[in-house]
Amino acid sequence: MSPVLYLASASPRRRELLAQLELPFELVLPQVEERRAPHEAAADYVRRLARDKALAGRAMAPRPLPVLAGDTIVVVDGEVLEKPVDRADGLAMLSRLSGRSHLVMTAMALAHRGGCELTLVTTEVTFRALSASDKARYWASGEPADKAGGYGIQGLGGRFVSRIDGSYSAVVGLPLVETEALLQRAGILPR
Ligand SMILES: Cc1cn([C@H]2C[C@H](O)[C@@H](COP(=O)(O)OP(=O)(O)OP(=O)(O)O)O2)c(=O)[nH]c1=O
Repeated sequence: MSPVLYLASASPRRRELLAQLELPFELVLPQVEERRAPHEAAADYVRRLARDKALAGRAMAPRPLPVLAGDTIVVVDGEVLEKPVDRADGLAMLSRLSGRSHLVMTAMALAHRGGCELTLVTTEVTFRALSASDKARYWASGEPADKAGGYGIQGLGGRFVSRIDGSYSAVVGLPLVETEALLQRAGILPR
């Protein structure tokens, strides 16, 4: 089937989630710098990155189709935790998350018809207390390295999650209900 949409993402998780919406899509892989501006609020930052990815994707898309992109960040005490840069950073992130709640923000942007529509989904995730060996073994698994906040709820990190209040698919990287609604509003999916 010919594609109706591009997904501007290198994330296999976003690809798998979008496939659950059952529409034919292809990938574009724009390079967007992810750096928070001083004093930029977390919600503004995640929205800006999603928009930058969608617009950069549209600029390189081979056909004039809508382009969907997303970004996920973890926020604790107003501080943004992105992907850990090394082991020490990864362990420090897990310590920050241990025994308490944090927010996961995922923004999705759809560039189409000369504009860009955005949706932001915030989910509260609670971790049980983590021991030093929980953290060391989890880092050694390799799973945290490419994930915002240094964990994956869909993988080994799921064992740390005692509670989730909001959208599970948003925490993984693409909120299914809100993305479907975005695509419906744009006339890309039937209502
Ligand atoms: C909190 C959490 C994050 N993540 C992932 C989702 C995202 O892929 C990643 C956050 O990084 P992002 O910068 O949002 O995305 P990405 O660089 O992986 O992919 P792209 O920009 O090409 O679309 O962390 C999980 O997989 N599980 C989780 O529980």
